[in-house]
Amino acid sequence: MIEVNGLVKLFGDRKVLHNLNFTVGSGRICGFLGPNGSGKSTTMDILAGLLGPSSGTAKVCGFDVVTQSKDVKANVGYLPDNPPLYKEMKVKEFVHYVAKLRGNSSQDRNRDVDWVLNECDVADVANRIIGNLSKGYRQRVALCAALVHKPKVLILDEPTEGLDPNQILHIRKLIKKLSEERTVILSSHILSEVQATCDEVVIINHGHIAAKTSIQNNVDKPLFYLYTFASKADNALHWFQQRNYVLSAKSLSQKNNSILVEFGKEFWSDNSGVNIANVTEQIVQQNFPLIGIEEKKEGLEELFFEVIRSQPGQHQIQLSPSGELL
Ligand SMILES: Nc1ncnc2c1ncn2[C@@H]1O[C@H](COP(=O)(O)OP(=O)(O)OP(=O)(O)O)[C@@H](O)[C@H]1O
Repeated sequence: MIEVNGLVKLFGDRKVLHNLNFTVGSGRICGFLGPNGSGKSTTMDILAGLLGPSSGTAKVCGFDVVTQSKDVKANVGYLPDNPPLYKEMKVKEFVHYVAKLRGNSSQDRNRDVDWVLNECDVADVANRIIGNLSKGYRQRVALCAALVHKPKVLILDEPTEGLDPNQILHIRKLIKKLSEERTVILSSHILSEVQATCDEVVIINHGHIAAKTSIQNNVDKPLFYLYTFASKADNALHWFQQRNYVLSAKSLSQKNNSILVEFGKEFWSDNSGVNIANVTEQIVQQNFPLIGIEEKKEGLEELFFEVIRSQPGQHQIQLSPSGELL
């Protein structure tokens, strides 16, 4: 649905996007993460057909953003960083106006406007002046404007920026609902937001892609188990160190009788013959006085800081070799 190949953007002689490559499959929600100034909005502007790349290609729904920008715009709904709203207009009047500009046919326009007002939960304020609405409502009106022509792809630049937790939850649910029939790419600084909303994530740092991963398949998996024993755990430590599916096992000096065990990738595969259930059974058979197992997950936050700390362009973590995203 979205295909980016070797995308480069220069502003004057300053290169702000360096050879970006990624794809987002149909019906997926892709989070676009990165520090301030890393190039998220520039990439989104290019994908929306509003800004030309310096080299490389980007296609949306099979249409090239440069040579077929009209088709791209017809298939894309874009919610920019600061969405343009006519604050003195009433909500319904404004969305109607956008529908006309977008070319919705005159016989469908009323129906399309009513549909989008309901879809974005703003029907109750249809006759209110936009400038008098709360920020959360204004953001949903802006979403109406991005959606009224029924695009197949939604591009949302920081859709929850500046909203309170309640409004964030509302927009998050709305994005999930909208994604049932669309491909969505959204940028955000809020890592928990991306983890809760997206299927996959692209992390961009200084204009370079630093990581791409599928969230459900990779980021959420437990990486470590912390085993706690009732008495000295030296023989248990030795036992874990002998297992070929254990990457590392060490005593934790700050936690008495605890061992941190990190498992290899094969531990998680269905056909490796090892899993948490039979490992626990084996430990019990060893008569180690095991009193607790705690799961440690690697979250998006750890991944984000790991890649952001590394040198731009030097390091790319690609956790999804099966490649839905790539
Ligand atoms: N029109 C422009 N002319 C010159 N430089 C620009 C222009 N637009 C963006 N830039 C620069 O390109 C770089 C990437 O900016 P961009 O807005 O894409 O980053 P971002 O990741 O969206 O940042 P933020 O999270 O702060 O919104 C920044 O250094 C910015 O100053």
